[in-house]
Amino acid sequence: AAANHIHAPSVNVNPFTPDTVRRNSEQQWSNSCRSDDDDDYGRRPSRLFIWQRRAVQAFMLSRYESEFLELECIGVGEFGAVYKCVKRLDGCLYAIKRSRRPLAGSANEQLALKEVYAHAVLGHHPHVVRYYSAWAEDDHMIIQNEYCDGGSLSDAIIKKEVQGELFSEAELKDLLLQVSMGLKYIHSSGLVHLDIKPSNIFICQRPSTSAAGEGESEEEDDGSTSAGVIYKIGDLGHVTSTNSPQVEEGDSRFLASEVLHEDYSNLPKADIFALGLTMLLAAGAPPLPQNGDEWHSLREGQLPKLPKELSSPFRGLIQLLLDPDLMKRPSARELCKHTVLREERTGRVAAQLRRELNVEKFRTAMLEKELQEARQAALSPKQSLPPGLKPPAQMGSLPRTGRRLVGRNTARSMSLGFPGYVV
Ligand SMILES: Nc1ncnc2c1ncn2[C@@H]1O[C@H](COP(=O)(O)OP(=O)(O)OP(=O)(O)O)[C@@H](O)[C@H]1O
Ligand SMILES: [Mg+2]
Repeated sequence: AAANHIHAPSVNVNPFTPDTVRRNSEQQWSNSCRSDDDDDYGRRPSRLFIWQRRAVQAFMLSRYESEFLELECIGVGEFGAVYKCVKRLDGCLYAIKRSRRPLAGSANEQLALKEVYAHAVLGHHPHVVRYYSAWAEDDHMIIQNEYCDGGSLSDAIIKKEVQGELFSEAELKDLLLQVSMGLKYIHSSGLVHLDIKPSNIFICQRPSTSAAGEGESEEEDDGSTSAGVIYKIGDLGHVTSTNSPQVEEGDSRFLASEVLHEDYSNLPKADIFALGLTMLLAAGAPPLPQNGDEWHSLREGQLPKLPKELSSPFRGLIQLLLDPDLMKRPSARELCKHTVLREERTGRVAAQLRRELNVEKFRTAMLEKELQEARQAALSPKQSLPPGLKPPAQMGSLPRTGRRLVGRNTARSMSLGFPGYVV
């Protein structure tokens, strides 16, 4: 309503966002929130400042209301509610988390601050939900994070279940590798997450427009976008430092036994344990127990039955993540290099090299044949050439030597030069 009085756009349109995103987003807010000054929509962003300043003055709007347009509530949790919002100034989507209860003096204040401290220290990583800003308002903590358009892993698991489908083993390995990369980053910053579980792992279906500049830049950590989705660790409300931990136990279903017994000597391995249980759920295991005999047997290394058996190396790896002896659980760093998780990639590279090798062998055989024929012709110059055999100089059908044969060019030269040659 405010926008109508002031005759200025209430949201800018970011010209750098991909068209599809812009169109989708525009549709979502166009009905309810577009100003009546449509001609000027997005063309004169400076007017937004006027709108914002006047709105704040005239209507006592909060920073949240004046800077963001709330589109929908996307989640409710222990901490509070999460809203999908457009930032009026940049036109991009964000997930904004607002604490449920007033904070001052409460234990929740510390929890809310933990999340902000952790985000601020962590900086950017492709497998950690990105943080933009935080502030307090009416005694509530508000945190502005990257919006993940694929929801949480928990949502994805439920969706698969409803559709009667399962993640393939390759997808599960990709998930484990990506989350391990995020954990490796958190752990190498001297922090532990302590609340790893499917509802705290978020999915981006495509590169997020509100996360420009982000990329799979670390050479060791590349290739994770090949499967199409990017997994990111979020909800840093339980993060603490490895060396002087202040442990606020996370979800008991994912709690490692040593943490229950207040052994905080190797907390990164508690994250690994929770990741192991997360993997079981993603592989279709039944819901995890909160306590009782079943809870204990999981911590004694007894895995539940899965709807579809995993290959034995992969199952072995998950078993290792859940090992009662935390020293036997691999670190996040080790997981990132693990052959079971890297084999998909290694396999692709090997197949490519095999193809290149076969092309080279074929080429060598052709040249040897050519050479032999040329020798024969030289030894008996009077003998006429057999029909169909052209003199060597005209053998234009041979592939050019010295042509680059690596990567994508191989496939091209093969399909041009030797159709049907089996590699
Ligand atoms: N960045 C985001 N992008 C998309 N959805 C999000 C994002 N952050 C949170 N959500 C949604 O909000 C829900 C709760 O968010 P979050 O885990 O951060 O809060 P919480 O209050 O600690 O929740 P819980 O107690 O379930 O852990 C998530 O499960 C997810 O559905
Ligand atoms: Mg959560």
